[in-house]
Amino acid sequence: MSDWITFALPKGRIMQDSMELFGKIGISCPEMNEKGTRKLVFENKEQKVRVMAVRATDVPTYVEYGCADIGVVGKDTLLEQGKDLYEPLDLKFGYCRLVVAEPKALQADDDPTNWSNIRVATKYPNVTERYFASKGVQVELIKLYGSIELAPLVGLSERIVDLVSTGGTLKANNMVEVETIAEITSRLIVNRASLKTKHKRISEIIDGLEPLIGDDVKISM
Ligand SMILES: Nc1ncnc2c1ncn2[C@@H]1O[C@H](COP(=O)(O)OP(=O)(O)OP(=O)(O)O)[C@@H](O)[C@H]1O
Ligand SMILES: O=P(O)(O)OC[C@H]1O[C@H](OP(=O)(O)OP(=O)(O)O)[C@H](O)[C@@H]1O
Repeated sequence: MSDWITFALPKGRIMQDSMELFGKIGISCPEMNEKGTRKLVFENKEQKVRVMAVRATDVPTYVEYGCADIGVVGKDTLLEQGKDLYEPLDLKFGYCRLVVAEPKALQADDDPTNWSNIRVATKYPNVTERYFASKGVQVELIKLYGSIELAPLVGLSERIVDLVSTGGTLKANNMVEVETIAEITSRLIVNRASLKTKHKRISEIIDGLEPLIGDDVKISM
């Protein structure tokens, strides 16, 4: 049985915060600092640590199948995918909110309590469907993969469900938030089998990280 620990980390905004946090418990991977590298797997042989750089939405899949023992991923992705993963820690970085938003022009005459049938564009169809079902609102979902704020501008949907951090993207596209669905932060996730087979190393990592996680939510820009 391998005594290496493999991490799946998202290539985007969460990567740096994750490596900074792991660095505080002595886990590092200097190979990752090579400028312009196109490598996807990095190793620190002395520490028996491997880091895979993957798409944020693919992190739970690599961890679920055991290709990675540990992952870091936004709660938005976990809510959307609903995979069977152990989620021991809220890492408190990567803060943003999952919201319902609409054009400012629509808001003036709109009352969300009167919605009965609406069309929504989103990267998060499962979360969106559950949210509106719980409110008794019928929703026609349009799945998009990015630039969600474009949808109302071109008449694809009246409303969107998307992440908001600074609010800059909504503002630049003349949109406003109307409801908050969830507050989002990054989470540590662990493969359930690894938790048993590599129990000592994984619990050392979890126990080491836990006291280092600040109460202050870090806003990502
Ligand atoms: N302003 C923000 N916009 C999007 N995600 C944010 C924001 N702030 C924090 N996050 C968190 O960062 C995570 C990853 O975002 P990132 O931009 O790296 O990936 P992505 O490009 O959205 O995903 P993918 O590469 O799978 O399409 C999100 O799932 C969310 O939890
Ligand atoms: O409130 P803000 O700070 O402006 O951030 C919110 C924006 O950031 C994310 O998009 P991302 O940059 O991931 O690009 P995407 O639209 O291609 O998903 C999100 O989907 C919003 O569009």
